Amino acid sequence: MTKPAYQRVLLKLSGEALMGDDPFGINRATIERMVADVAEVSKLGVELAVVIGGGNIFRGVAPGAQGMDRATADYMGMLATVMNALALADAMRQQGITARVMSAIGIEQVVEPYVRPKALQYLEEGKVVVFAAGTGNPFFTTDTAAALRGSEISAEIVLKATKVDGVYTADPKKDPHATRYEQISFDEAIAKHLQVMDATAFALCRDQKLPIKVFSIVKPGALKRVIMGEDEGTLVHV
Ligand SMILES: Nc1ncnc2c1ncn2[C@@H]1O[C@H](COP(=O)(O)OP(=O)(O)OP(=O)(O)O)[C@@H](O)[C@H]1O
Ligand SMILES: O=c1ccn([C@@H]2O[C@H](COP(=O)(O)O)[C@@H](O)[C@H]2O)c(=O)[nH]1
Repeated sequence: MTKPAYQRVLLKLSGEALMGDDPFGINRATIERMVADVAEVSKLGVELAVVIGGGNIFRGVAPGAQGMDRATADYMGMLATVMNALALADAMRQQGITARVMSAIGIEQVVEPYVRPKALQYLEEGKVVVFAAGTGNPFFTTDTAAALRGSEISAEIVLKATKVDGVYTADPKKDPHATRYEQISFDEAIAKHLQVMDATAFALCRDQKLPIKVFSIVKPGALKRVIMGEDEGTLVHV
């Protein structure tokens, strides 16, 4: 049988994708399907760490946060990712995967704090680690948290699982003429201000020589194809 292309990966799961077709929140069928995809690759023996977004519940830069102190709104956004992480870990438990949630902000009665050696131990034990609360700092995003945690755990790649199937010349949801890159360098993605990930995340991955694969979590089987090194999504490289 063909072996997975990676031994350890950081999977950034879109918070927004958790909504499915609902206007906000967590759609049950959607989270179960996403977790089934995660379970499939976890069972291949790939060490999986997950950073979950929060856009389905709250964004510090959203209209709902208008007029609020930005740092306060961002802490609300981080707490939203904790809720998603809890839901995700519970859905994993229901599908037979052992997961551990680790939070970047102190909330010990709910989840354990992020401690790097402990996270590495869990990964080596074959547990899925779900990193909650982003970087723990306002003015950042969970994409940057994915770049940060991916670097800390020596992941071979950051897999950005989102609602579009790669990096486009422009936002494909707004520009019907946008075309998809098969691969693109970090420098080009930053220079062209491609908004699929924020520039801080791109820059950190570039400096750490940590490639990113952007692909659709909505497309059935896409995560497994990425893990097996098949042609899927867009590779962002040094
Ligand atoms: N050049 C581009 N190529 C691809 N997608 C783009 C581009 N520019 C903007 N986008 C948009 O970026 C979105 C993905 O990034 P975003 O951070 O908004 O969502 P996410 O990471 O999926 O969700 P969350 O932040 O809730 O985890 C895509 O759904 C797409 O509409
Ligand atoms: O390190 C971080 C990560 C996130 N936030 C806030 O949370 C929301 C939701 O995260 P998304 O990456 O947009 O899904 C984000 O808009 C920020 O408000 C943060 O402050 N720091």
